[in-house]
Amino acid sequence: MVFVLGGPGAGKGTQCTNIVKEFGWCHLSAGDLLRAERATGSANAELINTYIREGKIVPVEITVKLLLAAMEKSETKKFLIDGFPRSLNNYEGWYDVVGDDVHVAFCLFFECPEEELERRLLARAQSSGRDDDNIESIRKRFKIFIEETMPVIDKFKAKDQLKLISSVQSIEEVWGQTKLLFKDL
Ligand SMILES: Nc1ncnc2c1ncn2[C@@H]1O[C@H](COP(=O)(O)OP(=O)(O)OP(=O)(O)O)[C@@H](O)[C@H]1O
Ligand SMILES: O=c1ccn([C@@H]2O[C@H](COP(=O)(O)O)[C@@H](O)[C@H]2O)c(=O)[nH]1
Ligand SMILES: [Mg+2]
Repeated sequence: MVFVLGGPGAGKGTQCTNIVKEFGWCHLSAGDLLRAERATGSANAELINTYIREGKIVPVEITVKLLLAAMEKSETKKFLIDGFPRSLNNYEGWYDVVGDDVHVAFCLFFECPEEELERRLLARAQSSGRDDDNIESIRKRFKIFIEETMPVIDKFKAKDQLKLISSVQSIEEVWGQTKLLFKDL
């Protein structure tokens, strides 16, 4: 399994789609799973809705449950977990439940400056239909990324499990570097 992290709009979903096409991995975006759960109108739907709009991190029990359910349904066990763990609390919540049962090859971090992320998200807003692709939510998401997610990236780095790719380059250039990490996995 590979965790895929990066600021909002860094290109996680875009590159995961390429990895699925070329290498047949199973792409699980925690954000997509939460949006799908919200759409079911389940008991957690309203809570998820509020957290996403505010750019806040949904309680880890909910996210881990959704991830594990999606993993069980997959035929391949090569998982790309996109947008998770988003905080040290998420990280601990994952290891409390999953432990070392699932091998983590590395955490892939797409690094990109905030001005470029903001440009991409505002452009994506025209077509994404995402209610957090607006300038107020985007700024909140950036803040949470710096405060909560960067410490997770630092943790993977300290464990020598971090692969960093600059995603300020074109999609093709980022893909050129990304695919090198997967060809022998
Ligand atoms: N390297 C790139 N250069 C320019 N635009 C890009 C690049 N990578 C992705 N994009 C565009 O930026 C937008 C955000 O990309 P994507 O949805 O893959 O990001 P993400 O990291 O999954 O974002 P989020 O965290 O909000 O889910 C999309 O419109 C995508 O087409
Ligand atoms: O592990 C997670 C992943 C996502 N969220 C919430 O969803 C939105 C959107 O996530 P994307 O990765 O941009 O699709 C995020 O801002 C969080 O509110 C989460 O809580 N936990
Ligand atoms: Mg995404």
